[in-house]
Amino acid sequence: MTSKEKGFATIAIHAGQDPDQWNHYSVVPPMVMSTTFKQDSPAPPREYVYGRSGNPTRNVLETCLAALENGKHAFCFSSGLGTLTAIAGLLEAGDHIIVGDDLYGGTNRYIQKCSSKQGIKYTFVDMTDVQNVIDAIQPNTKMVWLETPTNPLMKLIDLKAVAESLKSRPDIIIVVDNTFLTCYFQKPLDLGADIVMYSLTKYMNGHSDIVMGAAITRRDDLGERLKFNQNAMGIVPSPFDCALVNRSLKTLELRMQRHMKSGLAIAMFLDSHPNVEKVIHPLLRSHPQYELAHTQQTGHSGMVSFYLKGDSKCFLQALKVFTLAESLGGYESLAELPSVMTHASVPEDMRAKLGITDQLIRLSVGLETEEDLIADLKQALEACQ
Ligand SMILES: C=C(NCc1c(COP(=O)(O)O)cnc(C)c1O)C(=O)O
Repeated sequence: MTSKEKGFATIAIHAGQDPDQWNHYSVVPPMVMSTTFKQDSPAPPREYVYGRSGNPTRNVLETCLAALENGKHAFCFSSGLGTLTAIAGLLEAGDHIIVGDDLYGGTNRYIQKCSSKQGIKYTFVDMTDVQNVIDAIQPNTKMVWLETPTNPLMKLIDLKAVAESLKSRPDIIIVVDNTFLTCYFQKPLDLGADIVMYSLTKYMNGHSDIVMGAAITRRDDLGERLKFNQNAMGIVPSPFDCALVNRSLKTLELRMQRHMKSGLAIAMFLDSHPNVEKVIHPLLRSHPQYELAHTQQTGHSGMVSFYLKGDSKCFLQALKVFTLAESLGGYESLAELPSVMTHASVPEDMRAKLGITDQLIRLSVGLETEEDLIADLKQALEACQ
């Protein structure tokens, strides 16, 4: 069953869930907590041997994720950054990676403070101009890593153009972090990516009650190496968390539709408010890549960023329905100040060059009643002129 054969919601509900897989035929996949599995002889091993190497509940989730992505192989890890660690483990000392200049602060920190210590060289570039990617290619370049839309500035990267620009270098692995949109609004593998990765912590789980990540690919060679890293590095999630994410995928379509509706309504409200300098949302005509948003994506999530004219600390502390907190993609609406919260680890000169200032607010618009969310923003804007 792939998304070419069935609708998105049907795949999310049925792919990997076949009750015939187990002899008790439970319709809801069982949560297998066992860390070890009985063998009928010392060798060869049965399908499952040890929890880190494979788990039936994790396999159900990985099968569902691969189907939703039009992928072939999916691997779950203990967090989004754990997924980054496993993917970076495909590189060797002396390799070079081209990285989008605007991305999650923790990803920036890993590239600058962790993988660099293992001899991985890096170049940050503004990938909204694909020529910058081409100009950054070196003989030892082995990976391109990007988000689109980017966190928190919502820059869009033309994935087909990036893939086309790298056609002459099939040795370069293109990795797309699709956390902000999920496979419901964007399918990077269909657009030329070799690996799509997620912080499942966010929209894919959508309930702010697990930390997890995933990588999905169509390539057997990368699949084999990612599976090896998943086991050898030991960065695996618990069966309990896998069961929670598998449950959440069943409502992903409904949740993303609601996040988009409320997020766009809030972006339009903010766009008309006198205390707001500028709103960044890919579906607003003012977005510099508005056209690309309508060809590369089939919608946008609840992520909205904007520059406030007034006191940002006052505004954030005046909110009553939005919660001042890091993370995104849950049913609860969150608001944060990237400059000192999620992107505090981005070097100050990079933040300044990107425009991640103390006036930039990032919202994750949740599933609350839209009118309540707009009223909350309105009262906070007026309380902090
Ligand atoms: C916690 C936040 N981001 C985590 C994140 C990560 C890291 O995922 P973790 O599950 O938090 O390890 C990767 N990619 C993107 C685009 C992300 O936004 C945040 O932006 O509030």
